[in-house]
Amino acid sequence: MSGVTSPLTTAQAQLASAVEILGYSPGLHEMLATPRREMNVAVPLRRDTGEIVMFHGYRVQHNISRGPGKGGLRYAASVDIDEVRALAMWMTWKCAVVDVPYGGAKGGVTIEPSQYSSAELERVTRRYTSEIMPIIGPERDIMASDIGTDEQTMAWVMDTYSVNLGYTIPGVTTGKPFAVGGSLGRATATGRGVVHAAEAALAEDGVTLPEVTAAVQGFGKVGSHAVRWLHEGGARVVAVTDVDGGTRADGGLDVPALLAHRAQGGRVADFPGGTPVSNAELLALDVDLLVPAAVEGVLDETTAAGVKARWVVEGANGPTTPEGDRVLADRGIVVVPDILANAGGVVVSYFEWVQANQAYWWTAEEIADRLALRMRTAYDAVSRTAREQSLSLRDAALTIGVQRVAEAHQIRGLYP
Ligand SMILES: NC(=O)C1=CN([C@@H]2O[C@H](COP(=O)(O)OP(=O)(O)OC[C@H]3O[C@@H](n4cnc5c(N)ncnc54)[C@H](OP(=O)(O)O)[C@@H]3O)[C@@H](O)[C@H]2O)C=CC1
Ligand SMILES: O=C(O)CCC(=O)C(=O)O
Repeated sequence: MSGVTSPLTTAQAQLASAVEILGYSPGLHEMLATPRREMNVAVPLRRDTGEIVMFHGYRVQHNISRGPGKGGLRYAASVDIDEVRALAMWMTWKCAVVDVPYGGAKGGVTIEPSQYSSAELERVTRRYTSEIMPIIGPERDIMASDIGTDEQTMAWVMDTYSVNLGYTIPGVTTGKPFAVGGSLGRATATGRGVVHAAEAALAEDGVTLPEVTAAVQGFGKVGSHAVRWLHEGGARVVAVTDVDGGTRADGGLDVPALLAHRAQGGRVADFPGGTPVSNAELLALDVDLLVPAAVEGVLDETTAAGVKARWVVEGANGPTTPEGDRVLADRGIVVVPDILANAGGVVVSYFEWVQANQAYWWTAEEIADRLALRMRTAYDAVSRTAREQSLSLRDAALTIGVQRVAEAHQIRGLYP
């Protein structure tokens, strides 16, 4: 069977694998698996028509031992407490792998944002923020955007939090517009980091970006910038999709034209410079590099069997199920895992938080250089661990992340 593994099941299976490799006790395993704090809130909305509708919102702080909770806010119809728990757990390991001083958290509201006006989304965001006020803050839990939210959402969260406390506190969110304390380079950071991770993986086989073809699923905040940086690095991007499917050109898509088409509100599938391709077809294209940068669980036992790429670099969180992982491993396909590959976003979020807290802003060049160094350092540590212990890159990244969190617990005295 395929397509039935939930994100939380995937996250728990990955933790169990790391715990087994590390030889941790059942008690420590349970402690690492259990979220420290969860908040479940009602989010009523008065629609523009006057009608009242109710949404449910969540904020989960999976771990706060290495520092404040950190992680995105998702607006999607799929959001439920278990999805948020999985995403929060992945944030914990991700922050530890790239060694930023945070725990892991995530939030979500079960709402399909495309069905609501901007004014309605602002009211939802402000109400959600007011409800979770007691557990967030620059020293407690710092939000960023995720699927269905953006820079504007982060500005509304920051404003609501600040207005309630009576002064401006830019450090409560990251991924804000630059005009209200955002950082240069945050908008493109996750995609850029994905490409740094891809370059590092290719380099292990003596391959460079100009030698490869690539397909990218998802053309949002992560996928569109991954496409852009792949193109700028010389890779031939031959297919891109969003939720409605996408476009394909075997000779290489005209990426600047595709980005301009999207900026003008066009759907990827309507791009005149390619032929239609479905999401399922994209995953099975004969390319060198596959970047799933949309949603969880797309590479399961069945779809993984059809992958022809030699490298899968995970832009999305949790795109590969444990069954999919096994199939890819058996077929010798290298998977650069999400908690490493897409960590560029949280790395530059960290830079944004540091800048906001110091009220001193860095140049775009400083940010790009520091991001590249963090990604390279993290990749090298994961790759070395994988080689030395004969592990997959996923297990190597997880063991590094989990071990750092367990060490923080141990030093703080939270377990014997
Ligand atoms: N934003 C960030 O900094 C980070 C995000 N991530 C992860 O990256 C992934 C993408 O996030 P982000 O780019 O921010 O989100 P966005 O909402 O900006 O973009 C999501 C993209 O995925 C597409 N999409 C949605 N559902 C599907 C589907 N079922 N099949 C194919 N495509 C789909 C969307 O299409 P359409 O536009 O048509 O709806 C859109 O192109 C998520 O897993 C997120 O958790 C990870 C690290 C950091
Ligand atoms: O930038 C951040 O703080 C977190 C982004 C995020 O949600 C993620 O990495 O999944």
